[in-house]
Amino acid sequence: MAKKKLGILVMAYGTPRSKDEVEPYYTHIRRGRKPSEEALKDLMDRYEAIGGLSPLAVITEQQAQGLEHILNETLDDYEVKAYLGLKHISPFIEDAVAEMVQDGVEEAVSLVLAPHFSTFSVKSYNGRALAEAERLGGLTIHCVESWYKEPGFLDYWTNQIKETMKEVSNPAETCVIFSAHSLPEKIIAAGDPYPDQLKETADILAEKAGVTHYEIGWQSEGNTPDPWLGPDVQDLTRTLYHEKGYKAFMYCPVGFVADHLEVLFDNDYECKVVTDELGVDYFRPAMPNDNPEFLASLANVVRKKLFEGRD
Ligand SMILES: CC1=C(CCC(=O)O)c2cc3nc(cc4[nH]c(cc5[nH]c(cc1n2)c(C)c5CCC(=O)O)c(CCC(=O)O)c4C)C(CCC(=O)O)=C3C
Ligand SMILES: [Fe+2]
Repeated sequence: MAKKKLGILVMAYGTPRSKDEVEPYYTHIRRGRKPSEEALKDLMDRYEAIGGLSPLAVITEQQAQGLEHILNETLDDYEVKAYLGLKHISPFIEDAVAEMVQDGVEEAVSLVLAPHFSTFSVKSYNGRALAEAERLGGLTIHCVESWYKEPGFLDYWTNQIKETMKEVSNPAETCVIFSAHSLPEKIIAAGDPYPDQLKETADILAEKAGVTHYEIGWQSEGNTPDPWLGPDVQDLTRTLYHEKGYKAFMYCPVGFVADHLEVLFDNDYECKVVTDELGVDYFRPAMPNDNPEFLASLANVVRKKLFEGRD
């Protein structure tokens, strides 16, 4: 019997692939409003500081390909194909859905490459995918909403933290800061589970990795007038240093899954400026990227979603 086609809609934020793409990308993030020359230059400078452009485009591609490969090896009844759908640059989420329909895919699982659910991120990604699928017809998408509790994902970070702790001279005076992308504070009033999911992730990882001192922080907040979730990781570092006298900080940006601007600049540059100023050590475990165990855990998430509610 012919194998049934299964589409994996792998969704991610997206990043410019050339300098020329920075402006349209930023304009899309700003919902069609062009950034000021100053704001554009600021973003260009940040990309410059991490080596010109972000490695994210390549990593996202590797994650999608790796996931497709693992699923093809483990799902005997399906011919699996990954379709990359990006939030702010082509191929957009809608392009990926259209391609699936064109390829005759009738069933798909969607997965956002971010572990925690928020209305700003996962809900909007899945909403766009479902709306396009409905518009075109003939395609059912099973949407994964969050996957931060997937054991392989937690094991990935547990191992990284344990390994990185070996480089720390005094673990008893080290604080681990777990973080995710900040979001406007108003999401809390709307009942968004995002902050609780980050806290739960931190509690589980601290317990599994045997970490005594840990805190939760928010990073990379946007430049808008409304208040954003805090404390910001930089401010938090200063406060903790003054109150507790830690000698080292280990940053675990567990809300992200790849090396990109938010990690390479906001952690490795901006947080490092603070730890240098305070005269304490900076550590940041490696991001999941295309780590095989991490990708295998994403494949588990997809399989569970696919077989949910079936025998
Ligand atoms: C929740 C969330 C995630 C994690 C979940 C997910 O992955 O979806 C995420 C990831 C990312 N965000 C990224 C890049 C940017 N995000 C911006 C701005 C914003 N992000 C927001 C939210 C998120 N962002 C929000 C509410 C804004 C304000 C815009 C507005 O509503 O007005 C801006 C504008 C300038 C600036 O603020 O820096 C840039 C350049 C990159 C790619 C980095 C690279 O290229 O390597 C990645 C992975
Ligand atoms: Fe962002």
